Amino acid sequence: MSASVSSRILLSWKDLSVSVPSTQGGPSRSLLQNVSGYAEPGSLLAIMGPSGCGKSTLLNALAGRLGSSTIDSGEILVNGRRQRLSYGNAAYVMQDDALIGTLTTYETLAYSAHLQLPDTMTVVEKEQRVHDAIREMGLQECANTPVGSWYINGLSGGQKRRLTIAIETLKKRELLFLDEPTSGLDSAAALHVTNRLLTLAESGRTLVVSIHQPSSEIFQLFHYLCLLSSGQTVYFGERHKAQEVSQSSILCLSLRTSNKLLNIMASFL
Ligand SMILES: Nc1ncnc2c1ncn2[C@@H]1O[C@H](COP(=O)(O)OP(=O)(O)OP(=O)(O)O)[C@@H](O)[C@H]1O
Repeated sequence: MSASVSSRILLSWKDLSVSVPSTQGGPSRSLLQNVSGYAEPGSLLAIMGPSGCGKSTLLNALAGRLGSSTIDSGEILVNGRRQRLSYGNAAYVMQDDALIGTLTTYETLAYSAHLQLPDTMTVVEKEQRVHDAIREMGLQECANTPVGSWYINGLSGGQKRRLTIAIETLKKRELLFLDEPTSGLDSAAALHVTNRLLTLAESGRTLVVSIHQPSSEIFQLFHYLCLLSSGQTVYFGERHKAQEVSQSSILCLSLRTSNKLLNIMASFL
């Protein structure tokens, strides 16, 4: 593994619960219940489960991005210390690509580097970050292609998604959260994006992604899985060990998991 990332991050969380208070005096609504887990440096953790199970809520809770309308409890530890993350000390990649159609890949990154990186960095150092981001996300071939819009031919959906992720790597954050990084992409583009995420993880970063229904090829790339159902953890651990979950365990889990989740599990195990 390369040592390009300075201080590696072990993120752990214990008994994390999130709820929304009732607006009419009734009981509060629970979104996450006593969820625990960890994300190691050099690894790619996928938060999976059916729609509405709490994937984005968990991702946002870990990233310190929960809205003020929610109440949360539990511990989040960064390298063993209790700490709340907020935008600034971790990178967060949203589902939507907010790019300027007339700028090329290179110009987009150079412009972002100029805006994001501190004035204490030299132009040469900033330029190096842009080249690192292009290389890490495999964007060399489209470095001079415009992003594109309805009237300009430009990047493919997968290239746009990799560019969006590349922008968030410019600051070389050790911890990256990605909300549904493959949504809206065809299977080849989704696999390409996930392979690049694996490369980022293997450089020493800690990556946490929420993902709805990955293909089995993408599933095989995850190091760790956090499977949620109705706001509860039904599996947390190494991906390859999920394959050791016995049929009887699956039957036990079925008491509290939706059929949809079981179907998802069954398609990978
Ligand atoms: N601030 C909030 N107030 C009220 N309900 C919320 C809030 N945030 C999330 N929810 C509800 O909590 C549940 C879990 O939402 P969440 O977005 O975490 O699910 P998800 O697994 O990411 O779903 P999807 O795959 O469809 O994006 C949903 O029923 C959602 O409507």
